[in-house]
Amino acid sequence: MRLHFTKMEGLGNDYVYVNCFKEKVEHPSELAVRVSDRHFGIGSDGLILIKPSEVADFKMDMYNADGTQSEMCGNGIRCVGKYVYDYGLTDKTSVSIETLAGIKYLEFTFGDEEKNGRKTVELVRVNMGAPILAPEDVPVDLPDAGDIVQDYPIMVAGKEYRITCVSMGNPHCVSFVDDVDNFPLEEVGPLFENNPIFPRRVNAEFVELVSPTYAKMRVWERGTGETLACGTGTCATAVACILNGKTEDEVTVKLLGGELIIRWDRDANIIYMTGPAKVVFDGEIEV
Ligand SMILES: N[C@@H](CCC[C@H](N)C(=O)O)C(=O)O
Repeated sequence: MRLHFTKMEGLGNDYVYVNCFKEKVEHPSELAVRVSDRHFGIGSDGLILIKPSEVADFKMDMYNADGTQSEMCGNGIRCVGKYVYDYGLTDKTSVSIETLAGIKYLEFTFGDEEKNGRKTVELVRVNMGAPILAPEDVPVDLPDAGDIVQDYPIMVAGKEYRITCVSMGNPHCVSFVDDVDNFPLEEVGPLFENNPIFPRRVNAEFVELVSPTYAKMRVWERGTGETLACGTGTCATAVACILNGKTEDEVTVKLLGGELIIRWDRDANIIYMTGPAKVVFDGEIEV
């Protein structure tokens, strides 16, 4: 049986997207492992299924490259927004998408490119909801940390890191470092991801502050490894920067794959993420 897919990327964080209004995927975890392989598969950071929803306009199911399911994907949800508009699943210029981390709300900005006689989506702003800080909800197991794990010292591979833990529906651990470009992420990332203080493992972000409105970040993603960008991780980074008094409430974060703008509306307690979404190519594989 042939399965149609679209490979898309948000700042180089690339996933294989399947339109489940037309296609049937029976074993998504196995398919995620297969398509993600960069030598024997399509090559991606994971698999995202676009589905009908009973409570929102659309539903997104997300799987990492190792086949594990995540609650949420920030770069992925922008691509889902672009897909549902550009491929004609909706005429709406703002949509709601159900995820395992709740319903998210997207607004589209259009570029100059056209598909089927109308402009295509270039940028997507996502209302990501409120950051979750209670340690038991991140989850992070540090009984003496208090109400929030903020600037908390832990030892990893003989070095002290001061961590701030935030869930954006999925778990993140943010540490500030002096030189992110030369940070040994391949070595340290897995030690954070699998640290026993994180009962559901963790996505680990390492952040170098540049100014009160600008930071650089590299990420080690749970279930995938280093990626060129992580949307939820960038939101968590902004929250950690703001909570620790390092930046203003709107911050631009430079990732390996490009920049995202994150704003924390403190009055409404809502995080807004704005960034691009792109199609790489359409294809089909035998399943
Ligand atoms: N790249 C994503 C996050 C994907 C899921 C993550 N690896 C997890 O397991 O939580 C993003 O853009 O947010």
